[in-house]
Amino acid sequence: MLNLQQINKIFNEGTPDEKVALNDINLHLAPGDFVTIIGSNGAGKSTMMNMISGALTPDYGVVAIDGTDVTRLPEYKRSQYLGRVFQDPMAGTAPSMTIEENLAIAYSRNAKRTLRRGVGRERRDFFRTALERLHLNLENRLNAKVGLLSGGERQALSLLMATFTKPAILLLDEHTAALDPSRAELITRLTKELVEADNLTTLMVTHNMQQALDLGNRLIMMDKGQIILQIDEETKPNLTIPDLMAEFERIRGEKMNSDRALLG
Ligand SMILES: Nc1ncnc2c1ncn2[C@@H]1O[C@H](COP(=O)(O)OP(=O)(O)OP(=O)(O)O)[C@@H](O)[C@H]1O
Repeated sequence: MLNLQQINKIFNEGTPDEKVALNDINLHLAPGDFVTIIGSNGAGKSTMMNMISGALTPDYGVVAIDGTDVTRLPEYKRSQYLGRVFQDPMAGTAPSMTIEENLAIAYSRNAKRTLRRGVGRERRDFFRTALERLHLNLENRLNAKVGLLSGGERQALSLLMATFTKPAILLLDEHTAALDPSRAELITRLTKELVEADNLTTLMVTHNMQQALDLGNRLIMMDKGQIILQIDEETKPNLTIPDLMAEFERIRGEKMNSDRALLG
């Protein structure tokens, strides 16, 4: 479903600010895989997500989605394959537009042809049914401006907009990190429900190790532009935070030093 082959990215090459952000990244996701990604600050997590979304192009390597080479496909064309939720709850939705208008934009951007034909009442019913899955009563507030929603409600809506058209790949970029604990828990629960309901192929970056262990069937750890550890679905259910810390120490010969990575 997703293939990253020998992805390399160097920023400011040949200057004193040269930074190897990704160093030979190879990753394969089968349909329905849900991979959580952890790693210290500057490990290359966001750069890797941006390579998949098309916001960045690799210096070398191939990005393939669903068997199609999309390495040179611009971001706006690649969006048909992708749903993405960012850390900032304000980033995924338009505040001056209503819930229905926001859903309509996401729907027309990503929905398959058969869905797109639905208009008027039929489409509104589809939106209502989708919103009911959030259990936030938003299905009765279709005409409310999104700017009036709380951060948690807004992030739930962003999550729904990123998933309800069943994208080939769902990218979650620390999407609970800016929320208070109870709202983060709500979004974590919804993520689990929505991803499982449609068996979505998902990549989730998180600094919360417990969340990385609780969600998904696989886990990867990144450091200094490399994937240094891949945990498969047989091993992941029994894994603990001390195991992950010990693995890092074994591989790198030093203690993990990111305080944020210990949260949770
Ligand atoms: N546009 C850019 N120009 C120059 N350097 C960059 C750019 N984007 C990222 N980098 C550098 O590349 C490295 C990887 O950054 P990236 O943002 O991918 O890390 P990350 O794992 O997402 O970190 P964090 O957890 O702190 O968000 C860092 O050293 C960063 O400073």
